[in-house]
Amino acid sequence: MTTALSVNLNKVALVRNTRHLGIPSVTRAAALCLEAGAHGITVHPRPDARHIRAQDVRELAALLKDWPQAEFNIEGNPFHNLMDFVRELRPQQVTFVPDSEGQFTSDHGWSFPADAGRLRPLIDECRALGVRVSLFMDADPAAMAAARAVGADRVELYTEPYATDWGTPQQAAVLAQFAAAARAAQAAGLGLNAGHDLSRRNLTDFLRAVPGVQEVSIGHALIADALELGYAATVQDYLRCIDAAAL
Ligand SMILES: CC(=O)[C@@H](O)[C@H](O)COP(=O)(O)O
Ligand SMILES: NCC(=O)COP(=O)(O)O
Repeated sequence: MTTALSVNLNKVALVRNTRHLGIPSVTRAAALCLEAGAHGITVHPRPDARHIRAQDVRELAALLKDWPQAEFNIEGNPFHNLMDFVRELRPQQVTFVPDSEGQFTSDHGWSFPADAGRLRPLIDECRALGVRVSLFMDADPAAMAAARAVGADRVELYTEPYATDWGTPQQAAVLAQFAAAARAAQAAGLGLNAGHDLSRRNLTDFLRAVPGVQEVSIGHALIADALELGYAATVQDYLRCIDAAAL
């Protein structure tokens, strides 16, 4: 099993929104990344539309119809605007993220049992629509059974704590924590995604240490790299980082 690369295009939209010129194009970025071998596209249409807007989501859904092997992953808080996109567009995957409306960026996962009751009906609705549900989670092995019990198909491990400790004496310990969370998720019958602050520098070490990661969604660092290298060369470099983990 190889790990799928889903490119998050939030930051392309962020730059686009600073002028009324429509460039850089979010859909062109998606097409170039997919042509270069990316396995999917991720967006996080926040309620304040600071970057990805509703029109972007609709245009990407239309584009991805030409890429039947690729997956569309829409992230967001299901108690804000996310469910409207799920009902209208039925992406292959939705990732529930417990962000508040004005939050600077995603910085934590769901809490169980506190969030279970209100999440369950929305998870049930997504699955009835044929949409895979992933829950954004901290790397806590003890929380994985509860994530499965509420009906999630997968969890996405929030990897900022790993990225922060990468290259420090704490790297081995934080990777052990993520590996334990991964094994607990798999033991509970969950699929496994990962994301936030992953980069060309830290991706291979993560995938070597954490078993069975099915998808990484990467945006900020990848788009920063693409400003230097271009989308195609950057995507191919990230795919090499994924392949290197299997060597
Ligand atoms: C959930 C997560 O970690 C990211 O996918 C999120 O999309 C980052 O949001 P910003 O790009 O707005 O920082
Ligand atoms: N779910 C993580 C994601 O989509 C992108 O996060 P980042 O690479 O922008 O930190």
